[in-house]
Amino acid sequence: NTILDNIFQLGLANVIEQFNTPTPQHNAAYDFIIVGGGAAGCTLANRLSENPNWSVVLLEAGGVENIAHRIPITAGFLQGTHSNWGYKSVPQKLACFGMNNNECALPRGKILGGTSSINYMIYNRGNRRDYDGWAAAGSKGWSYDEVLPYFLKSENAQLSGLEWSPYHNHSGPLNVEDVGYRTQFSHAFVLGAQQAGHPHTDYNGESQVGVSYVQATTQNGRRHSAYRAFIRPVRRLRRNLSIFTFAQVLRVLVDPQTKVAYGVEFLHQKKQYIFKAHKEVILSAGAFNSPQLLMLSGIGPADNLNAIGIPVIQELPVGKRMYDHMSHIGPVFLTNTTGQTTYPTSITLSDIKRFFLFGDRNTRLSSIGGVECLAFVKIPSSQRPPDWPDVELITVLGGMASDDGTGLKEGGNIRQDLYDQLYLPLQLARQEHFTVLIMDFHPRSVGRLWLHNRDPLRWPIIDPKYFSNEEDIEHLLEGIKAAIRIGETPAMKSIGARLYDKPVPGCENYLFGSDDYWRCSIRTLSYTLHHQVATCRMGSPTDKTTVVDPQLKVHGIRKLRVVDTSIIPFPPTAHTNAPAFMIGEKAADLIRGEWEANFWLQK
Ligand SMILES: Cc1cc2nc3c(=O)[nH]c(=O)nc-3n(C[C@H](O)[C@H](O)[C@H](O)COP(=O)(O)OP(=O)(O)OC[C@H]3O[C@@H](n4cnc5c(N)ncnc54)[C@H](O)[C@@H]3O)c2cc1C
Repeated sequence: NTILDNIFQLGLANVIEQFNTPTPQHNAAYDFIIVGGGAAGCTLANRLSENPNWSVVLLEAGGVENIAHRIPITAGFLQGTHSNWGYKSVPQKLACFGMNNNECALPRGKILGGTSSINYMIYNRGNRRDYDGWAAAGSKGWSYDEVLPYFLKSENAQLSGLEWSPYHNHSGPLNVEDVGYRTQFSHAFVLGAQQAGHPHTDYNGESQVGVSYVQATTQNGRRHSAYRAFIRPVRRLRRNLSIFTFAQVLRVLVDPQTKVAYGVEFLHQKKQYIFKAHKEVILSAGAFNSPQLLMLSGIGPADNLNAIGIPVIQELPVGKRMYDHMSHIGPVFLTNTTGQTTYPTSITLSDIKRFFLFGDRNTRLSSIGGVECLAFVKIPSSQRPPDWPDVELITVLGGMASDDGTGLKEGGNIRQDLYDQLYLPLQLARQEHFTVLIMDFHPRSVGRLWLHNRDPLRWPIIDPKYFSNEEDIEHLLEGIKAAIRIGETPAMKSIGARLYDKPVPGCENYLFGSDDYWRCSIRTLSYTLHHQVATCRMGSPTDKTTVVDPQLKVHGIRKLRVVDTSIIPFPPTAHTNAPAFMIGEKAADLIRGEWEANFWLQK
C-alpha cells in the first residue's frame, strides 16, 4: 500500500508526456546548439528561440517526465530511476562513513528538465553579498543588482503576504508558490525559531537571515520543472526550436588551428550524428557533464588530457575546483503528535483522488519531498557580516525512515546496517518525528573532477574531498546546536519535541550530544544537497582558476560558451536551482545582445 502502488491502482503510472523526437539529419546546421536540457538549458532554449530568425536545437541525453515527476512527495524516489545519471563520488576519507564503501551519492537529472525535474523544488536565490562577491572577483556584470532582474524575469510568484514585494514578480514562466500542505511540525518550528531569536523573513527578499516556510517551484501543488515552465508552453508553437531527447553529446567539435567551435558529435538510438553551429555551441550539461564534455573536446588540464591521450587544444583548469554544500542528516526530533509524519501508509486513496481528480494542492502529495521550513542562521564563530548567513536548517517531516527505507536510503547510498540500527526502529514503531538537515553555505573544502579515459560514455571521476577542511565540520556542529536550541523552545515543547538519542552507528563510544559525538555523526551521516559548482568557473581571463569569462565564453576558444551551474565561482548562500534559471536568463540576454548588435556586420 505505498504511494506508488496507489498510483498504479489508478492506472496513472502510464500517463506519459507525449513527446516525439524526430530523426536527426546528419550534418544539419543550426544557429545555436544547446547541449543539455536542464534548468539553465531549457531557459536558454526558450529565450533564444523567441527570435524567429534563429534556429535553435536542444540536445538532451535523457527522456521526458512522466506522472511520478509531477508529484512533489515522490522527490526522494526519483533518484532511483533512469532520470538520474546515478553518479557516486570516489570513496571519501573524511566523510560519508554511513554510505556503502564511503561513496557519497551524487544524483543529477538525466531528463528534459534536468535536475529541476528530480530535485526537491526549494526556490532560493542567494544573498546580495554572493553576487557582489562574484562581481568583485572579476565577473563584471554579475553583481546582485545586475542579476536580480533575471531572477525576477523567470518568476511567477504566488506567495501569500508577498504580493507587493519588489523582490517577487508575478508574470514569469516559472511558478513559485507556498506549499499547500503544512504539518504541525512546520508551524512549531517557525514559531520556535522566532522564540529562539530568528526573525520571520522572506529568504528571497531584503534580508535573508531568519526563518520561513519554504517557497517551492510547484504549480497548483505539482512540480514545475524547467521543462514545464520553459519548453512545454512553446515547443509546438516555435518551428525554429528543435528538441532531441535521448541525444547524448560525445564531444564538441573544435578546429584545433583556429580554436573555433563549429559543432557537436552525438549519439541517438545507437547511431552517431554531427550537428553544425552557424553561431555558437553552448554547453548546459550541468556541473559534472559540462566539464566532462570540455575535457573530451581537448579543453582542460594538460596533465589529465595528456595522460589519457586527448590532444590539448586549450589548456584550462576545467574540473580542477569543485565546491559543494555538504549537510548533516539531523538532529532528529521525536514528537507527541499524531498523523503528521508522512509514512507511505499515511497517504490515502482519498489524498490521491483529491490530488489528481480535483486538483487539490493541500494533500500530502504536494509536500516537496517532505521539506517544510528553512532557517538561515548566523553561527557564533562567523567571520562574515551579520546579514550573510553561515548555515541553513532545513526541516523535513519525518526523515530517512518515512519512506520505509525504499527511496532516500537507496538514493543516498546509505548502508543497510546503519539504516536497520538507526532508522528501522522509527519505521517499525511508526514513530512521529521530524528531521532538521544542517547545511554549510560556505564550505572551504575543495574537490576535483577528472576523466578516467577518453570514453565519453564513462562517468567522470568525482572527488569532492568533503571535510578536507576541518572548519566545515565545525560550521555544521554550530548549526546542529542552533537546531537543538530551537528544539528547546516553548513552541517545540508544545508538540513534545525531544532529541532522538539512539547513537549513530560508529559513534557509540562518544557521549551522546557531546561535540565529539556530533563531529562523528557529521562524518557518518554526511549528505550532500547536490549543489556542486565552479567546475567551469567564471571570472576574468587573467584569473588562472577560471574557465569562462563573464560573457560565459570559454577562454581562448571562439563560439563556445558554458551556461549552467558549473560557472558559479563560489558556493552561494542558496540551493542552486534558482541560480541556474537566472544564469540561463542572463546568458540569453548576453548572447542576444551580442548577435543582434552584430546583425548588420554579419550581413
Ligand atoms: C536530488 C537533488 C535535489 C536537489 N534539490 C534542490 C532544491 O530543492 N532546490 C534547489 O535550488 N536546488 C536543488 N538541487 C540542485 C539543483 O536542482 C541543480 O543545481 C540545478 O537544477 C542544476 O541546473 P543546471 O542547469 O546546471 O544542470 P541540470 O539541470 O543538471 O541540467 C543538465 C542537463 O544536461 C543533460 N546532459 C548532461 N550531459 C549531457 C550530454 N553529454 N548530452 C546531452 N545532454 C546532457 C542532463 O541530462 C541534464 O538534463 C538538487 C539537486 C539534486 C540532485
